[in-house]
Amino acid sequence: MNIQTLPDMAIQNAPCHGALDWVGMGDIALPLILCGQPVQARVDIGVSLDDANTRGIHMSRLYLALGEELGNRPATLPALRQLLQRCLDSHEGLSRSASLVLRGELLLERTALVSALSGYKAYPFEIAVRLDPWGFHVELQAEVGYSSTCPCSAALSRQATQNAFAQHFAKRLASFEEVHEWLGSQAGMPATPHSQRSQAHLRVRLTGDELPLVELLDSAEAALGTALQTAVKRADEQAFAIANGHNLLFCEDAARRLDQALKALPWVEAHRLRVVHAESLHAHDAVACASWGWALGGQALMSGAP
Ligand SMILES: Nc1nc2c(ncn2[C@@H]2O[C@H](COP(=O)(O)OP(=O)(O)OP(=O)(O)O)[C@@H](O)[C@H]2O)c(=O)[nH]1
Repeated sequence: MNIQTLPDMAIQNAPCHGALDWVGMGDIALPLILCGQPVQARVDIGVSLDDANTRGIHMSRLYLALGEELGNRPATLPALRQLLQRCLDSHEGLSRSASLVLRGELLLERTALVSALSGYKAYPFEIAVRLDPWGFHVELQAEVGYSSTCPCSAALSRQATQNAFAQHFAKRLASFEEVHEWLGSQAGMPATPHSQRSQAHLRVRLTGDELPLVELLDSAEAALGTALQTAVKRADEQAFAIANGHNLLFCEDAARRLDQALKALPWVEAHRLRVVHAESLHAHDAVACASWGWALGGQALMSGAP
């Protein structure tokens, strides 16, 4: 059997008619370059099937275009747009919109707070793009890990220290040396506030031709103040403890800070965010969400195959 005699089910009349929002492939493995580094990405790519009578799209055309346009190449916005245009061109008369979601992890080198050490942190990200009759739409999603120390727990711990101090010194006049020594003992810190490893999930709708993922991550970490560390010596750990002591955070505080930080970025058209504090006090999480301009910009881009 040669290519001429192979049956092509895709071009047949559909046994059951109707337009479809999205048809494509999910979770395609693809090596590519992002922000100058190699990334092992997973990609969902598809088109709308607006011709209600045609049975199927041509998946191989999308798959091959993806590999040819992005495989081991820089995933820039012009490259993503060109790929989606190619998907539409290869489905002329069938599809009016094409979209792609690209997921991976970006590794960034982060230096220690005090020592000259550094290490790598993995930042999960997602890039979602869509080309339709209304234009080219881009959303960028990223996750940032940080430490949050409970303000309530800190206040209660301070009160516990006061009570222990009052009990130990029982209203007598103690010398500086005596108090200094007591503060350095375990009795001088009878309670410790609870801290938690926390996550910020950021989704921004972009304007412009750039994919400023590193800038987004840096802005979020700067706003949060106590980003997770990589290489740590004792001097770094003490600096981190002090930074946490000066950066007490309810989940509401973290969400508000990020909301302000994202609004200040000139290339962010809209955002929505969710912070999750994995409480060590509770077996459940403390969660806060914020958004800005999101509803006005229409539907969120499709996050993966429906
Ligand atoms: N449309 C569609 N194709 C599917 C599906 N599952 C698997 N495929 C396969 O995807 C393969 C590639 O499809 P096409 O792009 O139409 O392949 P082709 O007809 O050789 O390529 P063209 O000549 O460019 O149309 C086919 O062998 C289909 O069977 C599905 O659910 N829908």
